[in-house]
Amino acid sequence: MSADISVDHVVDTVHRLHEQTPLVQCITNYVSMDLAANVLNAAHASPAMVHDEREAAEMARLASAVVVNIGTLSPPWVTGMHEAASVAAERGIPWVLDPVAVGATAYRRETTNALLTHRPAVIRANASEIVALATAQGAGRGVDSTHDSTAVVEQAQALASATGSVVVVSGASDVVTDSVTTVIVDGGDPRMPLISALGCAATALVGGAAAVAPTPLLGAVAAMAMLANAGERAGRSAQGPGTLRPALLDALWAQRPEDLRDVVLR
Ligand SMILES: Nc1ncnc2c1ncn2[C@@H]1O[C@H](COP(=O)(O)OP(=O)(O)O)[C@@H](O)[C@H]1O
Ligand SMILES: Cc1ncsc1CCOP(=O)(O)O
Ligand SMILES: [Mg+2]
Repeated sequence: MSADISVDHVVDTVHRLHEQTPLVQCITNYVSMDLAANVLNAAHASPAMVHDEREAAEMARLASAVVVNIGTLSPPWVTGMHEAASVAAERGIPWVLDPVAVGATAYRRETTNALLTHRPAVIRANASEIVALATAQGAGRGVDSTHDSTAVVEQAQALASATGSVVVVSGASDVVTDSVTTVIVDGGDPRMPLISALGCAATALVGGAAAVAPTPLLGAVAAMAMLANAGERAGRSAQGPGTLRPALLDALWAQRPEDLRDVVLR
């Protein structure tokens, strides 16, 4: 475990999340809106799925964190993304980028590069998306990863160094790095990647935890630890991804800050 981030810090961050119930503005894709909102609610945060260019900036002035996800993007949405990210950067609140399937199309690559100019506090992606960002080449199978998170640690660190963002690579083990400190969060359930949009929901939860944590690095570790712990608990009763999904929401809602002491950080 990194000396900079301990389980005590994670427990404290979950306490803060429960106490502060931060308002998290999510500009996220059609697939993920429901699950991301419910994951935030279960984790005691307050979601608002507000993306239109006529109101995205105004909402970002009220929010404690902004989440931008390019999963089902189109030009009017991209305008709203820029407006919200720019207000977040101006106000000094964390904003989190999820570059869904960034290796798949030129439009996704161009949009992601343009959004990166607003300097996200955190980039949360799967391993193939990190490879695509680090190498500027296509990688992955659409929205799904074909790489292991622990095989791309150096690329994640290089991306964190180049962007100034904390980088989270999700997978069987989640890698969280600011390029100087790297923390690996183990746990979860192997059926979690079969729940569509759980990665997007993880990104939303990173936004919620980053809103209350002293640093984006700690917020990102805490969010991934919450999901790993809840996923593992939910997996004990689930019969497949269908029953894992509601069980995961229930486990997140029932999660006490002290439960995070079970999570393995290295
Ligand atoms: N093999 C696995 N075992 C346990 N947890 C996993 C596994 N793969 C992914 N997860 C968890 O599932 C969630 C979604 O991650 P992932 O599937 O990598 O994102 P995405 O949907 O963006 O590809 C994260 O909380 C991650 O830790
Ligand atoms: C299937 C799909 N297609 C466009 S966005 C999306 C959801 C992807 O969600 P996740 O990356 O969390 O699996
Ligand atoms: Mg994803």
